[in-house]
Amino acid sequence: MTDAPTRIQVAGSAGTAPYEVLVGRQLLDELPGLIGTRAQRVAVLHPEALASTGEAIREDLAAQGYEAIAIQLPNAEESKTVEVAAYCWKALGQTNFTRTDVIVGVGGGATTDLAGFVAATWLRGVRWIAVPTTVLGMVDAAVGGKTGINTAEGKNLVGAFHPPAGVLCDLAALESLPVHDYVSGLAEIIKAGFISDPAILDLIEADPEGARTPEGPHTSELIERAIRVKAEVVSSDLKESGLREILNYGHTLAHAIEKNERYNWRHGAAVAVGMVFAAELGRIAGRLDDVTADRHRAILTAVGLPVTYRGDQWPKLLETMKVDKKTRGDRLRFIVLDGLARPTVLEGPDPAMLLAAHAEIAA
Ligand SMILES: NC(=O)c1ccc[n+]([C@@H]2O[C@H](COP(=O)([O-])OP(=O)(O)OC[C@H]3O[C@@H](n4cnc5c(N)ncnc54)[C@H](O)[C@@H]3O)[C@@H](O)[C@H]2O)c1
Ligand SMILES: O=C(O)C(=O)C[C@@H](O)[C@H](O)[C@H](O)COP(=O)(O)O
Ligand SMILES: [Zn+2]
Repeated sequence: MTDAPTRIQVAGSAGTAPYEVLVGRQLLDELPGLIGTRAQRVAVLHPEALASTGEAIREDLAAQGYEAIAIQLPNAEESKTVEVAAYCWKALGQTNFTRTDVIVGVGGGATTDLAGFVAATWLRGVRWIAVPTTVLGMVDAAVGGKTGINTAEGKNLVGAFHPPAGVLCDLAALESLPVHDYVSGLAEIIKAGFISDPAILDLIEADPEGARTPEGPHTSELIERAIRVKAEVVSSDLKESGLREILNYGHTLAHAIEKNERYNWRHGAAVAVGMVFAAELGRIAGRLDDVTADRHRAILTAVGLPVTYRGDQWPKLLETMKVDKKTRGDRLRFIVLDGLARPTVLEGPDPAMLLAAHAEIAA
């Protein structure tokens, strides 16, 4: 017998409906209940790497009477393009997909970002369900309704806030995840530790090797703690008018690194470097104590995440950071820590401060 899943509530915000994030095993039985009885057609969007999973879900839904189609997407960041979105819009149009029909996104964060974006834009918004299959997708990307794609100018520059009707985190999916993708997800878990829940950091520091595998002793606790941090924040500020910005800790530099690497770096790896940069910025600004700043480099290194980046790229990174969504006019804004679990905004830091923080991560 399988244990009952953990259910984490996300409150409705900005006029949207509440929903649940389920964490456990064998959760696909929950899918028809979330799809509901009004839907006739269901589109299952999945990456190439999960072709057999996507097809199995499609077959299961077809057996339950839905007209189910599968739409295969490229793996990883290659799926977050307007061309791939247009390919999905065409498939939906050709199957007469209506406003009562439902999209299911099965995959990592790139897949759920794209699937959610297609759901947000098709007929100006249809219901969608997220089935995240990576650590990062479970603890962060699938929760909170930020959907989107990249453009030539940068990461996630086009998108919509469109929360899912439910999120199913089946821990069994993590067994096939390559280790570097598993570890990439730890960056967002560690982020949740630094901005809100330091018990996460204690658990990982006590057994960093165990944290690197789905068989580790604290896997479900780490995943659930990080989801709770995210759920609490997005429950009160879906549209990022204030508090939600704390979830962007480390991301100002991370997104610039990802673009500079033509998205060949995993998001979590870039976030790891970005958090060390943000910690140094906080320290240089006189806000963060040395112990907490140094803790960033230590814990990220212990789980095998990078903490440095090519030093010769700074002018390009600085230019890309100007289109970060937190920037207002010409003023760059960074999330920094005033102390452990005390995130705040640093507005328009002096360029010399940025350069000094950069020197600490430059390889
Ligand atoms: N919307 C949000 O709030 C939010 C939050 C955090 C991150 N993100 C986005 O999420 C993306 C990163 O997500 P990610 O780290 O999950 O990477 P990903 O979606 O690129 O997945 C990594 C790789 O693993 C494959 N894969 C997925 N599940 C698998 C499984 N169970 N077994 C084997 N292979 C599997 C994918 O096909 C891909 O090749 C970025 O685009 C990032 O910007 C969004
Ligand atoms: O949910 C949020 O808000 C976040 O900032 C979470 C981040 O981990 C995530 O990478 C998000 O996609 C970044 O959003 P963006 O608005 O900076 O593109
Ligand atoms: Zn992120």
